[in-house]
Amino acid sequence: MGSFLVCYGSSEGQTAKIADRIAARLRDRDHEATAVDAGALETDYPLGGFDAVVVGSSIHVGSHQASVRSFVEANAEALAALPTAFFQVSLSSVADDPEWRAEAARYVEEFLEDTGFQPDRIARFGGALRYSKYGFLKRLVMKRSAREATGDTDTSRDYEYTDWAEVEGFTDDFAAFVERRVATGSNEPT
Ligand SMILES: Cc1cc2nc3c(=O)[nH]c(=O)nc-3n(C[C@H](O)[C@H](O)[C@H](O)COP(=O)(O)O)c2cc1C
Repeated sequence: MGSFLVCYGSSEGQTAKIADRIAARLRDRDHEATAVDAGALETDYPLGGFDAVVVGSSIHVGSHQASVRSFVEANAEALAALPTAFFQVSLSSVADDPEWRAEAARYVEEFLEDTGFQPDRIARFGGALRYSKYGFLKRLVMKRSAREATGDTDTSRDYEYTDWAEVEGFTDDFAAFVERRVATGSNEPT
């Protein structure tokens, strides 16, 4: 079956956890899949051996992970020639408020516009609040954001909002897309 690279950037580990789940789900479908931290990759990491690439990044202070941006920009040509998927992880995707949700959509749009990356599949996942991992100031800032976004302000515990069924659905959809392309030898998006 196919060989997938799942390349991610993560500060407190939620995007890494999602990337691991995606890679495991792909392996369940008999593909080869490895989740790799974009920050640990050489910029000229060869993508030639892969049949497809999944790129994932969390949002911090309105920006995607710099390592993911560098990876996408440095490998623009190779990524354009392969089936690709992109997932974003943020708090803005969790909130009920349509304005927060619109912000999550805008982060994706701006990233794709800035980098020229044109993934075949896109997902916006809810992230986590890891109060236990934040220092004093970050905890204060995130408590304030959380008050507006989710109302989860109890800093004595962590909150995870990722919908794992959604992550698996996204993975299955992209895997099926790649499998169809490999089967038909087609380069056309469907
Ligand atoms: C310092 C900080 C800033 C954040 N800024 C934003 C933001 O601007 N917009 C947003 O939607 N989520 C924001 N978040 C929420 C993160 O995207 C969320 O916690 C996510 O799960 C982090 O994923 P990671 O652990 O893979 O880095 C922020 C989180 C932290 C800790």
